[in-house]
Amino acid sequence: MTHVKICCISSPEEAQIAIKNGASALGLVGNMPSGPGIIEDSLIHQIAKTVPPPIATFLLTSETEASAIVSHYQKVHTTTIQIVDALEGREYTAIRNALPHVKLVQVIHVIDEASVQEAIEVSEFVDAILLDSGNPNLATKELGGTGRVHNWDLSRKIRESISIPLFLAGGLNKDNVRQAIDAVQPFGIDLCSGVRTNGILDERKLQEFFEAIAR
Ligand SMILES: O=C(O)c1ccccc1N[C@@H]1O[C@H](COP(=O)(O)O)[C@@H](O)[C@H]1O
Repeated sequence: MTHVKICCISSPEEAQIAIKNGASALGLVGNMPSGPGIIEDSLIHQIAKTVPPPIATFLLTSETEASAIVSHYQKVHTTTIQIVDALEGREYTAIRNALPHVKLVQVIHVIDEASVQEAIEVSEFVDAILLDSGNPNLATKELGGTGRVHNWDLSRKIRESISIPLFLAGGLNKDNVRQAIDAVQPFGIDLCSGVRTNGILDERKLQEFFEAIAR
């Protein structure tokens, strides 16, 4: 079974719609340099409180220092932290020591072969890797929510090279998700724009997406 994380959740109502349709995790996007799914930390906290176990809530943070990530988490209290940029000094241990009960997911933006090595190295420190299609090297960083797919051959290579769960994100929708699962065979998939219309979670698109996975 492929787990599904629905990202860019922006209200308790969207959270309930995603859960009702089969999501096992929800993404809540904190402050970012760019992207369509950003909400206030107070709203992230409010939504996270409404989500029952075993559904996971992911705080997406663009902070790059361990202490800032811990501070961000303390405003929202999700089950999981998704770090969407590179962590300075790879100080995962500092986050673990401060927040031993919180799962850590590191995003790797799949750009070229160097992304494979980065994923292998970082996988020693976190609970899961999430592959996305951003570009942290731009003047205004893109750290996700791009609606673009990336090179799934590299994603497959990463999945085969690490021994922790891998989520695949980046431009997934009902028309390409089956091909993506077959190509990469991830633990889970993650999407934002593919199930939205004018920025609002679209239940029909969500249903079609889950039907496409079940095929
Ligand atoms: O959605 C955003 O605003 C966002 C901003 C910065 C980092 C991550 C963001 N969202 C994540 O991006 C993936 C892929 O989005 P898409 O399906 O390509 O639109 C999404 O699942 C979120 O985890």
